[in-house]
Amino acid sequence: MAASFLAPLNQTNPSLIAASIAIISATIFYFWAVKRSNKKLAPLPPGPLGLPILGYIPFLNGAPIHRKFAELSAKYGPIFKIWVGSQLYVVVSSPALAKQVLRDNESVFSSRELPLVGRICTYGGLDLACLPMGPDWNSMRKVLVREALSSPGLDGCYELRRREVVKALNEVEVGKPVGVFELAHKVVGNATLGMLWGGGGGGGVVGGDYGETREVGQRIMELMAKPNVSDLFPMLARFDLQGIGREAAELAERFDRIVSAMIRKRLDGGGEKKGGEIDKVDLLQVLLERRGSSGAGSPLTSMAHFKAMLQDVAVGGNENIASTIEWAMSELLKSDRAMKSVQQELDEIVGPDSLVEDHHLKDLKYLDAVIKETCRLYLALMNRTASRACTVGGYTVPQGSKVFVNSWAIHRDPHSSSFRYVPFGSGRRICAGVSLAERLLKYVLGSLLHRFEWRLADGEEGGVDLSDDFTLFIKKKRPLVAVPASRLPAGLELLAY
Ligand code: HEM
Repeated sequence: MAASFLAPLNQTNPSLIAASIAIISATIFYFWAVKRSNKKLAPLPPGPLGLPILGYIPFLNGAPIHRKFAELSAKYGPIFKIWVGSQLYVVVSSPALAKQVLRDNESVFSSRELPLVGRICTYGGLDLACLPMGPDWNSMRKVLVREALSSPGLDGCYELRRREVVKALNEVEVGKPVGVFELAHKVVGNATLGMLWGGGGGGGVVGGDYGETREVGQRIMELMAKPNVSDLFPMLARFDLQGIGREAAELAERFDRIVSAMIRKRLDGGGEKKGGEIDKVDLLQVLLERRGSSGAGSPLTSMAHFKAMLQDVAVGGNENIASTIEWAMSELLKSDRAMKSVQQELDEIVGPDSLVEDHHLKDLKYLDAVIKETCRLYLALMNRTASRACTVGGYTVPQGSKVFVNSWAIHRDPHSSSFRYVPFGSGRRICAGVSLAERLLKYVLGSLLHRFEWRLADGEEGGVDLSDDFTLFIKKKRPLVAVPASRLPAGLELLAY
C-alpha cells in the first residue's frame, strides 16, 4: 500500500524522515552557500579609474602621497583602492579601519613587501622589516627588541650614545647657520652607531668612521623612496631600467664591507684602543654573545641574518628621528610660548650647570608632549601586504594587495578611538626600534634646546615654512636653517665630555 499522505504523526515513516533530512540539509547548504557567495561577492573598495597598464601612476604627481591619499579618501571614503602599475593599493584612513587591518585581521596583514632596493640592501630581505612572520622573524625580534633594545639593554649602552651626542654638539659652531636636519642626522646617527659598535675593542673611536655608514644609510633610504619601474612592473625588474638596482647593490656592498670589518675586528679580539674610547659593552658585543649561545637552527647563526639585523639598527630609524627633530624645532621656532615652556622646563629639571642626561628624561613632561604632538602631526604611512583575501570595512581586499594605513589622516581624525595614535604602527609588527627612537628623540632634542638658543637664519624672515613633502616619511619641503647661540656657561660641555 502506498504510504498515506496523511500518515499519523506518531507513525515513523523512514522515507519521510530521509526526505526531511534531505530537505533540511539542502536548506542549510543553500543558506551556507548564499552566505559564502555573498562573502565572495563583497565588492572591491571604490576608487578612481586609472589608465590601462599604468593605473593611477600619472595622477600621483603633485601633492605628497599622504595628502593625495587623504584627498582620495575625502572623495571615495575611508577605504579606497588604486592600481599603481600592476600592483593593487588599498588605502585605509580611519581609526576603525586601521584597527581592522592592524589588530582584528593581524594574521592576514602581518607581512610587508619592501621595495626592491630594500630587499637588495637587507641581504635579500633577511632583516626584521622584510622577513615574513614565522620562527626566524620571531627569534630575531626577540633578541633585538626584548634583549638588545630593552630598557636595561639601552641603559647599558647609555655612555656610548651620550659620548657621541656631547661630542657632536661640541662641534656645533655658535653663531653659524646650520641645517637642522643634517645636524640632527649626524647626532642621532653617531649616537646609534656609537652604541652599536663604538664600545671598547670595537675599533670604534668617538665619532669614528660613522660618516661613511651614515652616508650609505641615507643614500639607501633615498633610493628606496624613488619610484622604481622594477617595483611597479616586476616583470621588467631584470632590465633595471633606471639603474636603481645596480646602485642599491653597490650600497649593499659598501654596507657589507663596513659591518664585516666591525664583526671581524670584534671576533679577532678587538681593535686597537684609541683616544676617547670607552670600554663599555656595546650592542654588537651583546648580539655576538647571543649569537654564540643560540642553538642550531637559530637565524642568528646565519651571518647574513645577523648582518641584516645590525643594519636595521644602524640605518633603521636615523632619518625618521632626524626629520621628527627638524619638525619639532620648526614648530617651536614658530611658537615663542611653546619654546619658552620647553626651555623653562629644561632649566628647572636639568639646570644651567649640567647637561641633559638620560635620568632627566622621565621628568621632562612638556618636552615629551612636544615630541608626541610632532609625531602626531608629521608621521605618515605604514604598509602591509594581504597574505590572503580579507574583508575590511565591508569590502574585499584581495590577496597580494598592498594595504596602506594613512596615519597622517588618522592622526587628524577628530573621532576618538583606540587607533587614533599610531606613529610607530601597531600589533606584533610595531616598530622594533620604538624604545630607542623615543629615547633618542627626547635626549637629542632636549640637548639641542638646553645647550643652544635658536633663531631662524637670515633670509628666513617669512617665518618657518611648514610645507611638507614625502620620501619614505614626511619631510620638510624647505629644510630648516637656524642659528645657535650658547645658553650654557662656557666650558661646561667640555667638562661633561
Ligand atoms: C621616529 C623614529 C621611527 C619611526 C617613526 C618608526 C616607524 C616605524 C613604523 C611605522 C614601522 C611599521 C610598523 C607597523 O607595520 O605596524 C616600523 C617598523 C620597524 N622599525 Fe621603526 N621607526 C622609527 C625608528 C626606528 C629605529 C630607531 C629602529 C632601529 C632599531 C627601527 C626599526 C624598525 C624595524 C626593524 C621595523 C620592522 C619591524 C617588524 O616588522 O618586525 N625603527 N617603524
